[in-house]
Amino acid sequence: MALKRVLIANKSFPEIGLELLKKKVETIVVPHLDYEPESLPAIKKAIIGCDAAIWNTKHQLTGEILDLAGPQLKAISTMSSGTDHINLDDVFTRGLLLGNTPNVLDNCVADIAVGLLIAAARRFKEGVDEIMSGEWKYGVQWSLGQDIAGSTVGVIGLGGIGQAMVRRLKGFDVARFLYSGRSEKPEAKTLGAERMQLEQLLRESDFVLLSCPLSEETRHIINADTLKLMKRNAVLVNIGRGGLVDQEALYDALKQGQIFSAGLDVVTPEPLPKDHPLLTLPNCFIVPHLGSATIATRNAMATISANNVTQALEGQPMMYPVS
Ligand SMILES: O=CC(=O)O
Repeated sequence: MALKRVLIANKSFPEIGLELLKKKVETIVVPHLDYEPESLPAIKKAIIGCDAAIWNTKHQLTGEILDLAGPQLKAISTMSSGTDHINLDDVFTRGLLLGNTPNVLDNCVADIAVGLLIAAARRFKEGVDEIMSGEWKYGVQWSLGQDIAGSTVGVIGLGGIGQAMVRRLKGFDVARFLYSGRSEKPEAKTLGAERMQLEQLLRESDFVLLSCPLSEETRHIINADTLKLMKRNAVLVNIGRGGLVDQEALYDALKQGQIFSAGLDVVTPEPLPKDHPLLTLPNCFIVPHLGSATIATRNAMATISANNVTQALEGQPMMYPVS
């Protein structure tokens, strides 16, 4: 019987995942990176006739692309925890199986969150800019930041990443952890995190950490109105998705000192154009979506996405199904 055929939608797929796949299926690797203009047309061509696809790309997976594949298409796995780049309705109405790669990235994304929190609270961006421009002026009132010890930290979305952030920040002597989200989290008790409505969390938090998925419900959860609720000393950290924040409103709030600073791993669009207004702000520290970018984590994500699709093609439940 002919081998099943699996598309890998971006050439930067870790070898460990490719080797796993090659033991069981025929692999078709799209020979492009997302930002190359040939990338999307090449994906659309290569998916024709495939039985499964690893969607390790930021291109939106649409019904049109799924239909190009043909009726034999059975399964998709993202190589990400987030699924906002997948038209979920289009996948499920076609009866396709979908998997993702959660959990394995919780620790390394939480590390980045702590890094951003410190960088934004302690004015790293401004400091580096001052060194580079030869304006390093020491004084006891110069470049003062915000303390983490004794603070209140509010986590919007206490999933795996949110919990890993709280575990890390416990070592910084935070006074209170708050969280908001759709459901009560059983883990919150052990972590000592108190659930409350978003508005109340924003009023009380010195640090607001965004770690929820992007959906129609959470798009622009941080906007002009919710920013007004935040404290003037508040630091906003976003490791979720750029779309959680109304960036124009954030720009205004940071410019006017309505909140203290922001640390962002995710923005809209990605890559952010180098003349974007947020990049002009001394109190906005941005890194280029580095959350899950460690060798071990990306290898684990590749392994899981490969297992997701091979298991689905063998009629087994996926390792991490999305429903
Ligand atoms: O942003 C990264 C992910 O969703 O895995």
